[in-house]
Amino acid sequence: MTTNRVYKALTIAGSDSGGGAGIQADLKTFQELGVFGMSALTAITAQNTLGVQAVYPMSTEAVAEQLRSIGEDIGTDAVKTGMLFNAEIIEAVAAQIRYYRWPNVVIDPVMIAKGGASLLQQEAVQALLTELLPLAAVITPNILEAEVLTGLTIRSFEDKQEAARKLAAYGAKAVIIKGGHEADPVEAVDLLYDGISFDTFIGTRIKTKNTHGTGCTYSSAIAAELAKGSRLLEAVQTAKQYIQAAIEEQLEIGHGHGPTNHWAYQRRLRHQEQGGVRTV
Ligand SMILES: Nc1ncnc2c1ncn2[C@@H]1O[C@H](COP(=O)(O)OP(=O)(O)O)[C@@H](O)[C@H]1O
Ligand SMILES: Cc1ncc(COP(=O)(O)O)c(N)n1
Repeated sequence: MTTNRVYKALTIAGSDSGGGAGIQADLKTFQELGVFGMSALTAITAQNTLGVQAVYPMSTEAVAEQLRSIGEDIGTDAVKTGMLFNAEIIEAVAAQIRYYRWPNVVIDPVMIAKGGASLLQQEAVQALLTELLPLAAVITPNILEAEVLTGLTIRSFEDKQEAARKLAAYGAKAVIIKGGHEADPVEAVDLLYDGISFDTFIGTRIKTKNTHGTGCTYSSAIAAELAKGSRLLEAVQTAKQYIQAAIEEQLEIGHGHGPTNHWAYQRRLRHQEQGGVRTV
């Protein structure tokens, strides 16, 4: 009997009852990219495509206990963090990642939901910088999150480069400043800094309101690929293709900002294998 190696990824994030963002988006992404998904909940949100109606943070002990359960038995090949809500949870998460020496830590510094609800307390920003960044294989802020984390105002390409350098100085091995919120009507460009050089990942900008969970999906795709052993550059390339397909083949669900489509990426790969000409 042969047993195939199973690659594992863990999301430490909040629950989105509407299924579009948070751990729901993360686990769907892990599944589609062929890794075994695990989760530790940091908060429960009552949420749909219209916004966040309520936030119920977990106790720090409940978060730590979930991580211990995974660490003592199963282990993981990659970790992705999303909504962490407060400084105590951040400290507990950082302590467990250090204790179990988990590899491939992808930090998505989730701060506010697209509807404006706060998913990270302001006083937790410092803990994120000093506790989590030194553990990060990569951190994936959008422009606003990069501004809050660095104190810079980001307008130009050079501003993005400066912000990336500043975040790397906290100890993150790599930084991706995402361009989803920029005004460019043609492209959505993400900037990767690996501590030495810069790379850009360019997607075609899709005119859509259905971008709920894009950041969660993207960072989870990076974590899944790192779990399987990809180098960061390849992992980001695949994640960019995954998110592009997931936004392009948008799902009309709910009355507000609809979710990403997790079936789209594999469907495209199958189409290409069958000789189709469609490319991302
Ligand atoms: N309208 C869009 N068209 C194409 N790609 C997009 C669009 N919006 C976001 N993206 C891409 O989705 C990923 C997540 O980015 P972003 O939406 O900025 O994150 P967040 O959800 O954290 O705000 C990035 O790769 C970004 O370039
Ligand atoms: C529980 C939870 N986590 C994260 C987000 C951010 O979502 P997005 O990926 O759209 O920035 C969210 N709305 N809810």
